[in-house]
Amino acid sequence: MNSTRIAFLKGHGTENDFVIIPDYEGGLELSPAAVARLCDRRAGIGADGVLRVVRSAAHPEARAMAGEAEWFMDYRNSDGSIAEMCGNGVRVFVRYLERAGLAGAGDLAVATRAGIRRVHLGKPGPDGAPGEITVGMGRALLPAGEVTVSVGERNWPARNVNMGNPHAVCFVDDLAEAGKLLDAPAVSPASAYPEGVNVEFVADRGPRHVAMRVHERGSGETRSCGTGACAVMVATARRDGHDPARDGHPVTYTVDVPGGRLVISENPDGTVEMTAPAVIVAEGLLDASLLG
Ligand SMILES: N[C@@H](CCC[C@H](N)C(=O)O)C(=O)O
Repeated sequence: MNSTRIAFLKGHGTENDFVIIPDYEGGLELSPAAVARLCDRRAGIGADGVLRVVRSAAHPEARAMAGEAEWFMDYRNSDGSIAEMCGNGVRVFVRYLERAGLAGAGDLAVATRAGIRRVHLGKPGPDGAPGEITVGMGRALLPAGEVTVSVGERNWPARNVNMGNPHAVCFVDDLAEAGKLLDAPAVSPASAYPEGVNVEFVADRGPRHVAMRVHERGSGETRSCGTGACAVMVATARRDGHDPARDGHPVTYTVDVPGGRLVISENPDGTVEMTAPAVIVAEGLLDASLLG
């Protein structure tokens, strides 16, 4: 039996929670089964996903970005699957870098499978409150074509939005309409999402203010999704007649999730920026046998 201990931390962004594994030189074997064990809320540590912290230069998928971004966010969903991007994850990742003394207040770049994400890390407040983190989430792509989301007998038209990862955004009168969301909603045509999809349900709360629930690909219903909130912001802005590229000025929405609140803007150049909390809540050692 392997009794080696491996350092980990636990953190969350608006209650989208992650196990963080510092593995700077990329030496750790992190199989899909090991990720699923780590994320198991009864037999493991429990999380919606894993953030492995690896030097870009040490990871084959990130090496080409190493000149611009020292650190690669190797994100995995709780079922062990790989995703291109995780918006809440980027903020928690940067909070980890700050805590580890690897980043300070100011601008930095993080390598992800969806490319480089530029982040602004605010200074801590005078009371020691953590500084705000704003992430440049890149541009939303809005593939053409009708998409339908179904749960049981209910169907909703949805907007296809890609934030580096795939989303189907549908508008509802009441967030409870989607039911318990124990299973992934059906999305058709399946050809719109060959790699699977994250599904968001959105209800209006006021002018430029919405609330959402999300069923995440590879993780089930979670209490927040940063890329999902950005997809929701852009889909809602278009529904409301806002298009910063055409209007020449940015538009900002507040997006409430079960785990908190995100503030998201779209700029005239099409880039999307997300600001929301990120905290580290625990640090410890795990038994390497959990990784198999
Ligand atoms: N929770 C994340 C998204 C994580 C990836 C997603 N489940 C996928 O498979 O695309 C976020 O905050 O963006």
